[in-house]
Amino acid sequence: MDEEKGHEIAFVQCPQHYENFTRNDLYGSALTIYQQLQLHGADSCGGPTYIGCGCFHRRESLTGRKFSYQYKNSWKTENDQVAERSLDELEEKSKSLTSCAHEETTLRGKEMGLKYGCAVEDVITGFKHVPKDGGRWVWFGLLAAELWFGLYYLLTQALRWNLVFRQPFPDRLSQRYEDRLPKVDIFVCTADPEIEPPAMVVNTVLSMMAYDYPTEKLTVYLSDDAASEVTFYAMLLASDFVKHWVPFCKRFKVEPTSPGAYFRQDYPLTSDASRLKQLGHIKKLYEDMEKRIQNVVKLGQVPEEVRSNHKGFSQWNSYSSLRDHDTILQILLDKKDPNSKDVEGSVLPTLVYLAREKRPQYHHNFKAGAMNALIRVSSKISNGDIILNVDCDMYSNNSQSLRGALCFFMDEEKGHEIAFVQCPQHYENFTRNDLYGSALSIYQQLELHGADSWGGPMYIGSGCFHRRESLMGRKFSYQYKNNWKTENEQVAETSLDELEEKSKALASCASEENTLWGKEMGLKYGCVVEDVITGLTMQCQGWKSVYYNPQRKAFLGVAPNTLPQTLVQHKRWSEGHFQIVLSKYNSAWYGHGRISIGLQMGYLRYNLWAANCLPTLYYSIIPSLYLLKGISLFPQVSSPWFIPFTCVTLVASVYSLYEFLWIGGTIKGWWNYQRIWLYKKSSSYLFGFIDTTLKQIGLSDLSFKITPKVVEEGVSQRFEKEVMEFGDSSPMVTLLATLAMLNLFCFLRVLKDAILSGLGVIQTMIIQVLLCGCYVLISWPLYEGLFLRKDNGRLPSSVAVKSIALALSACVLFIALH
Ligand SMILES: O=c1ccn([C@@H]2O[C@H](COP(=O)(O)OP(=O)(O)O[C@H]3O[C@H](CO)[C@@H](O)[C@H](O)[C@H]3O)[C@@H](O)[C@H]2O)c(=O)[nH]1
Ligand SMILES: [Mn+2]
Repeated sequence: MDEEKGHEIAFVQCPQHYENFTRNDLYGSALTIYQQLQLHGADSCGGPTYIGCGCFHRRESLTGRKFSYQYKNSWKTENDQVAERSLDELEEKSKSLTSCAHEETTLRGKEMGLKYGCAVEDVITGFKHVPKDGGRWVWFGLLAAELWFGLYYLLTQALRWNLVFRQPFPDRLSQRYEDRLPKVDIFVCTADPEIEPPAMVVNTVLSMMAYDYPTEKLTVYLSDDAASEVTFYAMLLASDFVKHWVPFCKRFKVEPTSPGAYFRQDYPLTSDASRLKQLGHIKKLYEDMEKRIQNVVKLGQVPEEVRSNHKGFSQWNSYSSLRDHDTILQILLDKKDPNSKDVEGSVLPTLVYLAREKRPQYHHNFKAGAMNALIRVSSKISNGDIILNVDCDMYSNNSQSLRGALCFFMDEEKGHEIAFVQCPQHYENFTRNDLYGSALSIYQQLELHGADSWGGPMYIGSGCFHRRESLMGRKFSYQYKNNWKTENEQVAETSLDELEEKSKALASCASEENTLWGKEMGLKYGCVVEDVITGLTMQCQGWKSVYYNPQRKAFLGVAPNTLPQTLVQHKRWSEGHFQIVLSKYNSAWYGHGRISIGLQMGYLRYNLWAANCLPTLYYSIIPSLYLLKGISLFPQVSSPWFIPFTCVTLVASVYSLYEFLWIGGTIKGWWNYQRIWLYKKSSSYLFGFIDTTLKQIGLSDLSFKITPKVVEEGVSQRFEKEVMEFGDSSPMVTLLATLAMLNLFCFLRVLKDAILSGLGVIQTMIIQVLLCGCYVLISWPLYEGLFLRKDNGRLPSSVAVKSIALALSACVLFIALH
């Protein structure tokens, strides 16, 4: 009878207490937890369940009347009906109401009175009476998603707090230290000659050999996880060509030092006849080498007459399969070998080919395994104090960058604190508006500079110079000093063959058994972003790192050039990062007290990539579906909340646009970046999230899908034109197509409503309509790929059928069930 709220109440439930109650309630029959606690809790969310006896009902609600806000208590206080009738008559009449037939073809048991067909008829009946204020729980979901985005936004701010830009002075380095420069070992990793063409690999190797650095202090290692004879053959040819290439580079200060890239670009024309002649000569040599490599690649194997010409090939005699072979190691060029001089008689950098041993019973640990084998093998052969690691596509584009990086390591004051110097990963196949966001500009031009102010950037794989000691697991201490060998002492005594044999043993599977490799030494195993987790532990051990982003880009590689490739790469990354969150290396606690709080946040910003998938999916599906029902989930234009809501969204978007333009992007590039960020969040990260979770409970194995570095003809044309390449019907792309269709349906439906019944519909749900409209707008390339395009890069029609069917069923089901 409460004047304000009483009319809303269908029933008042009292607890059911029992007389036969013993102190310790042997059978739990007092139901204390339910009655003294949970039902009170239920009361705060719309009221307790109806639990049978001890319940006061409003007759009207019990007979099935629905609640409406117009409803008012209006109770009879006199017994009007009964007054006139005789008692007997009344008895008869009432009797008939309990007959079986009376309920036939009525709604009793369905919409009226207590429900039939359920053993807890009381609970089901009660459920009906909770007022249905549309979308309350859904709204909570949105709130949760918004809270997440807000929190995540805070994490991203850590990397924008203070940007550090560094500028080394390599000339001063050579003035002070030229004869005390440390030895440098360069590790190039390759793993699949199909998607990492040998011609590209040797170009990278050649570019590294031509660094402006004392050649006798340089050793280049190629780790070939495919143990491919073709790649070995290419290396053999390169070890010949380099004899011409290095002196040519040094004489004419060639940039970039990758011959392939050098001849591809418009190199400066010269009137110098001798130079022109040499240029023609070296170009011919290069093309010759390239042709020979291509021929063997086409053949798929090395011709017998070539094989018999070099002893190295004999190592393949015992080869049985990709996952089952001996170590193959060949020192192709070495300072002590008189044949290893260049055409002018100068010493060349040492060049080593390595395919570590693989056995089915040993996990090879992907790139981390390759790197650790290289660390061990190189310790025997050259033992350089500085190690540079690049992916096989990342050629050196700046022959000074090695000296630049050394400036940091050799700095008298701070140099000894530095574990690694990371350079950005730039890409050669870059288009103006960066359709796939593959330039990673925001990370590389902004956030990593931000990380540098907090103790240094993450180790992100390719293009990173390491201190060998920190990579080997040494902890930083304040007593530590740089103390570098400048001469090759070890090798002096042994013969080359002996050295090869000894080093081989270090690349065997057994050499890691019962050691700390992969745990405390070298790169960490068990995580697909081995680089990030390794860098994090180094920083937690007290080391600093440096972000070195020289004006002339230090390295250039090949970025993914189709949508599925991009999504797969990001799936791997998000998966690896999420593994870190779930491991003991989670920077929130592992980093606590070891690295600065800004860096902790910075790591979490990446580590939590995958966690964005659920709120994003929620936000891209639910508000749009509710459009179908006409239920508004966001503040109305007239609501005071409308202003902060739109302001936050606008300011965040405008700021991110400003940021993007500031680092040299275009408006269209920003729009593309928003799209790819949305797509990554709703597909790559979701799949990464699921896979990591499955791995965690042991249902799935670690896998490392190598990013393809070749581009087919048609694909590359579309890439240049910035036309999105969908190519295949991967589940990730199908998911994106389904989301796009779903939003399109919802949007069209609202449009239809607006046309038929006026703009009022849109007005009450303006934010929702805009959200859905933006989704449709940003998904435009998907609709084109589904329906408008004819080229090979479009979406297969099977995806169109699937996505339409899925999206339609979702809409229909939603309308039917709600
Ligand atoms: O079993 C393997 C798998 C990969 N690789 C090599 O590892 C490198 C990285 O693979 P890629 O597919 O090119 O990775 P990206 O997508 O470019 O990934 C980035 O992120 C990776 C971590 O996910 C780092 O390992 C990379 O260095 C970094 O460039 C390549 O040179 C591969 O040849 C191996 O040597 N052995
Ligand atoms: Mn790569």
